[in-house]
Amino acid sequence: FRKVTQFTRIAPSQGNVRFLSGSGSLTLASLGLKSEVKTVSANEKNKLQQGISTIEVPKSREKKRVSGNKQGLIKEKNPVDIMTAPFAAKSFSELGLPPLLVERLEKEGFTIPTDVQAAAVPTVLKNHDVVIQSYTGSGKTLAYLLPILSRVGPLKEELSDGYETGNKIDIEAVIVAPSRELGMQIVREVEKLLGPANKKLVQQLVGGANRSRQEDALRKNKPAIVVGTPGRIAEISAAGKLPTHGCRFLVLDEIDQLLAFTFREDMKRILDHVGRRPGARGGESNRPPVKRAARQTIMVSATVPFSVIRAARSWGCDPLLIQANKVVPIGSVTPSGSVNIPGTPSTTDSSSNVQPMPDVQSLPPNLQHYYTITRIQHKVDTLRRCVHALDAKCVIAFMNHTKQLKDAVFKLEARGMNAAELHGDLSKLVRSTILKKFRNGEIRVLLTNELSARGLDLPECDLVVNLGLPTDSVHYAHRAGRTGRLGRKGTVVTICEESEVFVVKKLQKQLSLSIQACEFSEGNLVIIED
Ligand SMILES: Nc1ncnc2c1ncn2[C@@H]1O[C@H](COP(=O)(O)OP(=O)(O)OP(=O)(O)O)[C@@H](O)[C@H]1O
Repeated sequence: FRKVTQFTRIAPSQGNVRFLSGSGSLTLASLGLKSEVKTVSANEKNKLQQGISTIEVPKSREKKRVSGNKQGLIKEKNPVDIMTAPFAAKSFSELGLPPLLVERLEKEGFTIPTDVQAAAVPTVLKNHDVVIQSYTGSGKTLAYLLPILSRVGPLKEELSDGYETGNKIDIEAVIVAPSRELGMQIVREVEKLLGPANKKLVQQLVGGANRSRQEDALRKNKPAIVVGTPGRIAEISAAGKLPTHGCRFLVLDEIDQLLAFTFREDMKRILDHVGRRPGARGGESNRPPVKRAARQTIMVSATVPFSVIRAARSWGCDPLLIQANKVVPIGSVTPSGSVNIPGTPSTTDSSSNVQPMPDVQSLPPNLQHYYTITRIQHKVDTLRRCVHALDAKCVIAFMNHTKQLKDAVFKLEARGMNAAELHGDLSKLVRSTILKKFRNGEIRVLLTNELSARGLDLPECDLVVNLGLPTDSVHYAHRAGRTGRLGRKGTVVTICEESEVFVVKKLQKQLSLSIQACEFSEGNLVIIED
């Protein structure tokens, strides 16, 4: 049977909010939000699907406590506080952010926190080491930037408890990202919030750019926040030109990728030197909460395999796993992704599970997934017909080999479709020019490789196409996540050969998705029903 598709939105079952606590002695309300579950109405459920929450929180909240010694090197860790209610707030000020920061957010058009922001901000403000996991495009960047800017820079809260930031020449926050593009994107986000007058408080340290210029800027501007790629940060740190011993925040964005073997040496250097004095160590998950080195470690990704949980346990101090509607101690997460709740019998009941780590919660709810079968030599032409059929304006197409990109661009351009290639062999300047053109709509199809799969925020992207199959479900999730950002609609089409269909079926199963077979015929997307 064949029928012309009607694009309908798949309604995700998101309103069902659970919360799990990991210890009998935990208190619920001390993160400053309410501790009861509110039933989510249909209207609210719709908004939740948009990534925006409207669930009420009480006006009163516990005052934040941060204490420290004169150098600001030791922070007292609050007892682990776990809430049993959805983390949701109507406004940023309800999350305990300082008024100046809330004002800046409003100026930039950010008025309502997303679920993950509502969950993460109060928790990070309480000094917890955290792993933040939420689907692509759900606003994880602000989820960690806001608590940092509440403590660092001109928008920070005036604390009356005598907390001092210590050695003023020390950098106060280091943010590590696996690619230059993502690093630059984070820098732009920080600059936007700091405002034009304070742009110099953030400094990019990405590879591919002139290192001595970066070192000069560090010396001259004494930034409070640096954002960079592991190699460049480690390089400048090893040269003794990055004063980070007194650093208070270490953010590892796309943490599962930062754990890759290629980054091992650089990450070791960063973890050993950022916010660490000789002799200071992070704690194990079952350590009693005691005074510790100042660095707060924040790890972030849409996909959190168990290797991240293990890393968080060894690098952090009693870390918590934050997901959109729940917070659990990392110590209670098992390799299968389930959560052990002390005092309860172990069960296979799905209600006691945190969703399997890597995949299920990593995709936005409002994506349509399709696959189509074609011969390898017709893939690019199928891509062109797919773009026309869906009338897509801003398309990212992934291929697995850099060499294929140029040829595909040539074929598309020859048929009158604006296209460009983006990959790591291009210079930094060329890459940023291409991205700028893509953002402006001058390029309709961006042909790229895995470089662009992580973290890139191109909100206008309405179609992702896999011309080469992703290696696994994690890669599929990150690629797919370039569209459908923050509640927008998006379509993902995988163009494969007959012999590759089994891989699509496997991805479908692993991700608990429906990936429908389709064809592009006479300018239409035609769904083929199994
Ligand atoms: N509270 C908010 N209100 C409106 N827009 C927001 C809000 N928070 C974030 N955004 C916007 O949503 C988009 C996606 O945010 P962000 O890039 O942080 O997502 P992410 O979860 O980190 O995605 P990925 O996993 O792909 O890295 C950005 O354009 C960002 O500016």
